[in-house]
Amino acid sequence: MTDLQDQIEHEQGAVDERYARLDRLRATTRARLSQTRRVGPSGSPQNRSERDAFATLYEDRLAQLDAVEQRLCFGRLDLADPDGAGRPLYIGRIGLTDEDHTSLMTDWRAPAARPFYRATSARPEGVVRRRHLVTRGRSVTGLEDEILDLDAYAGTAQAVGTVAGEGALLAALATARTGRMGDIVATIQAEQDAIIRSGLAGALVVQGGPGTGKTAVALHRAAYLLYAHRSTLERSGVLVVGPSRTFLRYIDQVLPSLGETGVVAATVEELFPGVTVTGTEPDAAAELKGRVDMAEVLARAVRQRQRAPRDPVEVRVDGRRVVVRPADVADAIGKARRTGRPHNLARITFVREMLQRLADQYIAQLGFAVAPEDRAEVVEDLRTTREIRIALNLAWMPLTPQKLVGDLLTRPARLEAAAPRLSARERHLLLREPGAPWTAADVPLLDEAAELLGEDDQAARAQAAEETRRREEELDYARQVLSSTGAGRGLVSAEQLAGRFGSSGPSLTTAERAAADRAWTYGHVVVDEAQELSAMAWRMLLRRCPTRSMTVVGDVAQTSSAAGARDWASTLDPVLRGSWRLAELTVNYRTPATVAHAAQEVAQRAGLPVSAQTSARDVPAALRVQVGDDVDGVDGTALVRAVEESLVELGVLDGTAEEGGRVVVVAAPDDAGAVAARLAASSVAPYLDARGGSPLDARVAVMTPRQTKGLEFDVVVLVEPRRIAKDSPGDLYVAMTRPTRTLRVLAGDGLPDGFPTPHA
Ligand SMILES: Nc1ncnc2c1ncn2[C@@H]1O[C@H](COP(=O)(O)OP(=O)(O)OP(=O)(O)O)[C@@H](O)[C@H]1O
Repeated sequence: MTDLQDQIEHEQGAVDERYARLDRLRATTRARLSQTRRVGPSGSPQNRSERDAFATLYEDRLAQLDAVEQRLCFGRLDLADPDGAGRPLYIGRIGLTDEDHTSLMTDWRAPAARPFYRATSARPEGVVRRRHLVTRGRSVTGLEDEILDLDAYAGTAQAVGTVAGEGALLAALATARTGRMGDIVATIQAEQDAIIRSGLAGALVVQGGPGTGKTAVALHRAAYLLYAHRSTLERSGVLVVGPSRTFLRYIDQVLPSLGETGVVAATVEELFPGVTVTGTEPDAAAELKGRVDMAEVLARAVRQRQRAPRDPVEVRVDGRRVVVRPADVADAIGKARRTGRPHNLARITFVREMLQRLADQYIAQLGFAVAPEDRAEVVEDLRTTREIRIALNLAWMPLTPQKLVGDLLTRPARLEAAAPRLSARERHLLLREPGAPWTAADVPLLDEAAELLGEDDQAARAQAAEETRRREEELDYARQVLSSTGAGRGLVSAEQLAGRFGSSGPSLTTAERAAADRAWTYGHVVVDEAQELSAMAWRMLLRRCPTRSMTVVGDVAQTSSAAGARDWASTLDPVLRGSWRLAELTVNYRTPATVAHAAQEVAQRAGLPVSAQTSARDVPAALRVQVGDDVDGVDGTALVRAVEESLVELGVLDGTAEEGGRVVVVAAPDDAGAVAARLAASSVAPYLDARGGSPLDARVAVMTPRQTKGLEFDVVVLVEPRRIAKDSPGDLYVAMTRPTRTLRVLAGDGLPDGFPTPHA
């Protein structure tokens, strides 16, 4: 038997032991769950609530234990140990201890695991040997050693496997894609790890070219922060913002596989509960709506809803005449504005002030003094008089965000009054038909309006105070339950249990509560593809993150939104007031070097601010370009042939491919429909996403460049790149950098500047 085989066998034993422990934990949790459920629906409401809380927690715990099955244990550190007594440290997805509390496996996020990602031979951090365990299912199939401290290592067993430490990474990069992002926990690189473990406070901006792992790093950082700052973040929640639903679906398995489930994932347009975006609009209109000046436009639109009438309004109440005088209204408006409160809340002051003035008029006519309680009755009579209500509403109408923004965008006079600095052409761009659906760029406007308008929140504030009090009680009670019964020992904390108590059945999780509440403030916000966000969208996000603890990842060369960022400083300085720190990622782990070079060249020629990067690998024949007459348009046979050949190369057509292997055909928005129709009528139709499911699940998808943002595929078939570049060079850069293996280009209309001359 070779040394390598011996070592593999040894590690198999270690890995088996960890899976056995995982299985025992699952069995214990399952047993407790069924025991809890067996208790049945009897008992006091308190007992029922307690039982339901335990049941949901056990369910959550089981889901968490199930999610870490794949590559549970992937690393081992042998530490310099002068006494020779130390045991190696096994690194895995979660921490495991055996029944007598001896550590079996260290969570990858624990400080002790840091050297697995960061130690180098120049700075070994006490590590003699770092070992990557390559596993398939529960079997160890390979090992890879790096010796970091040769002196300490001398005299002990030889290193086995590849010594460079790159095999595990390259194997991960070459794996066929499945339409879902995987985690990178076994192969996080040092520059990525530094970002992942960076402190919680402040905004960390990560700039990096396509494929440098920004999304992966942002998600692993979320998992790390949840681990390192659990008590803070579990209550306030973590929000992950992505560019599209498809993208959020693409990443939705990463955090669960890292043992974290309670994170809210949303697009910006989903962050205003109660509004669904179905409308689209020209880029120029979206760009205008995204400008920070719109905050001022909305503020003015609100002020214009606070207006004294031109003429006095006479009203008869119980036979007496009271007059709503313009001067009184103007005074009351001034007083209400000086409270500095939002419109709907300041309205309370306005109405109170007006009713007092009208009551004075009324009482003056009585000819005698009235007692305070009688005065209150007069005020109430006035308040419920229809004409007075109408007059006061006309002066200061309670408004919803939808009403304010809807009126502003459908009534030319209102828009002109609120936005005098916009040109007539710009205002025309913003106007639309009444009843038109909301667009993505409307959502930050609605959110801004909600802030300016406010809600009569007395009831909400009372409820919040009550919630806090109840939560303290629940926490106390949970502590008592845990200490007196011993239930949930080692599986459930008092915080978790309290979070699940509720007066009627299990209460909502933090994530569920946060997602339903527009005014929720998160403990940390991760923003992916952040370059797309407009100034107004930033204002909206920052409202949800008053601590400014954020991870912002993006690439200013990939911006397609007209309102998006061209450089971080000019976008972020105004909103974060300079208090952000920048980190950069420089290695492209996705795209083969040949393709990455071509994409960078084209992007640079188009004047995009391309970040310097190197590619982790190249792939033979990664770039295949067809130009000229043999490319017979978007609905020709060259297109079908390119897709067919790709499916053959991925082993899909002959059935040798396993789950992985994805092809995307990317065409300009004007061409995508024709491309999809051509493919649907061809031999590759069975592989298309025509059945209404997610495009991520199909072997072959047809997308516009913007739809591919943040995603990746084994093969990209790029149709008429010049037509894509004409709309936006950033879009072409995005499309060219999606493949992990091959970029096929069909260019009947010629190639954009900087494109390498095609190979024969
Ligand atoms: N350390 C790593 N080990 C293994 N795979 C990695 C590593 N870092 C990144 N990758 C892989 O590289 C690919 C690109 O990563 P990711 O999507 O996070 O890049 P990105 O910078 O967000 O790209 P884009 O800007 O194009 O959206 C993914 O498949 C990711 O799993």
